[in-house]
Amino acid sequence: MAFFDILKCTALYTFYSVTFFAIGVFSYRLLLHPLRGYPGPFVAKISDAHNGFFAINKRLHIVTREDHIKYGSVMRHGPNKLVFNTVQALHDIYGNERFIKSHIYNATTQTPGVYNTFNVIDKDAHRSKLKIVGKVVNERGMRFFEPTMQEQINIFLRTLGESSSESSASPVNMTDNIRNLACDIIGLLAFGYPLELQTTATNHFMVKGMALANWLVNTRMQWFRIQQSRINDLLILLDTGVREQYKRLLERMIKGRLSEDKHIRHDLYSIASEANEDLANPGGSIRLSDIWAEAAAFFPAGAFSTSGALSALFFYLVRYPECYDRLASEIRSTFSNRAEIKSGPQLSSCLYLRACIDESLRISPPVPGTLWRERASSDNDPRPIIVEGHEIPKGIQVGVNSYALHHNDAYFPEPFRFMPERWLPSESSEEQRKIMNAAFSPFSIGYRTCAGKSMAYLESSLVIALTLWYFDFEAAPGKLAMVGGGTPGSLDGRAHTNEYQLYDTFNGAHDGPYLVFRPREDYIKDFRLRGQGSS
Ligand code: HEM
Repeated sequence: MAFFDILKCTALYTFYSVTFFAIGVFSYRLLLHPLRGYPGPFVAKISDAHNGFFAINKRLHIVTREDHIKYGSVMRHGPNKLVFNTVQALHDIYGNERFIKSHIYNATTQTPGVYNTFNVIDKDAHRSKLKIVGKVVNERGMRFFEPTMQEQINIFLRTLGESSSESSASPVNMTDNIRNLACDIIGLLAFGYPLELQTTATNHFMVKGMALANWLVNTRMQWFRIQQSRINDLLILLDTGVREQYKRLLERMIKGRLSEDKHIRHDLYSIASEANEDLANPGGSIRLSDIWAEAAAFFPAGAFSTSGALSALFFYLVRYPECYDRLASEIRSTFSNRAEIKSGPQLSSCLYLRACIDESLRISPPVPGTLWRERASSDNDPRPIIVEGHEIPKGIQVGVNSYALHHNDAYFPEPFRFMPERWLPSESSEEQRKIMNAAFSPFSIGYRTCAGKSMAYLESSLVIALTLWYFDFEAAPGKLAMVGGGTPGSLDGRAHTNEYQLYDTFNGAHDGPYLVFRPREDYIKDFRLRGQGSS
């Protein structure tokens, strides 16, 4: 037999084998699988390629909502995945400790076997990690860290001041400025390291690199087969350059921190070291690699989410001038000078500010996707696990999509309208607020809820209150004013012009809004422009 005949024969044999195998698998998934009776998109029933494809084009949150409208509040969104769109399911899933994070979170580890609080699956390991991280970012931790956060916000305000001049103001892309601020804050919280993204361009590559990494990681999570295949090696090539640069930067941060006294400042390293020294602490053998894995995870978890929340809120404030006016008036009448704008009873009394933050987190949740959970393979409890009346067998992943739930009009009437007043006791009935509070889940709920929630609220409140204290602002003129919103007539689910658009990469990516700033009198008094000395 000639060489080419053998080759042809092998190719045909492989083709038929693969085709028969695929037909076998797809038929099983359609006809015999335990989830065969559930409605859902045809491709999703036979392959994770459905979610993988929409993760690649960053629209999975929108498609999930649209699919719920077509298929109902429980649907099959992958061969082994059920996604729900009700409050009952939210609490049945995330409130039940027998559900653990799905194995797909393994796609987010940088080094095999080294986990952080976000991606660790084992419950005991999670508990000991959370003990440490919790101390860094909880309310008490924030009392130590707030002065550092305030210093960084001052730099942010100065940058806004420099963008404005009496005659003409240059438009500021809030996504860039806020992301730089949020990363600078996290660099100091995690490593005590001044990244100085707000003032110099040297480390800007890390923001781009992390955005790319978020997208790749989310694609691997949603289409886990990629993670297990050779395609993954090709994907890794895409971000190798930036990854190397980022690794070197992390090494610099770590070396710098190790050369200092452990307790020189309140950051992750000092708190983890303290826990290590505490012999009574059962988690007292924390490896250095664990601490740095934790610190590195703070950037996507802490900086990218907070930047999404704040960029969205600036967008809604200029799109809804009546809300802007009401919030500006609340801030300017609550405080009598800049020094009063800090955590405490005065800031907490700004109910409209909190309502604006929550309403923005509702319409544009910074983590807009489905947070997959499953039964642990070691769960031998004979009692069934029920989600809204559906028994969930082992091997099935379940979840609720926060974007879809936050736009479910059974819980939030007029879901695409920014209406902070819906959260105010004086303007919305107790019954309606009870319904909304049960469905509101931008930080998720239950034992794996966001560890940095207090920090997120503090940072968001300070940034918005201080910006309104020092500036008036509005949308940039011309076409720039459109950046961030939907496009009328768009057929890809992005037609809502007044909705801040998120691009689902686990932490939603985003752009804009472009704003112009006019300093108020206090700005001129409190800040001297750089070059004339700092305030
Ligand atoms: C508006 C801002 C934020 C939002 C919307 C947000 C949202 C979330 C969500 C939805 C989760 C659950 C993820 C999952 O189940 O896979 C989470 C977890 C987490 N977040 Fe945040 N987050 C924000 C800010 C922060 C900040 C500032 C930090 C502090 C560094 C932080 C640290 C964490 C950590 C460590 C976890 C893992 C917690 C665990 O599994 O026990 N987050 N966050």
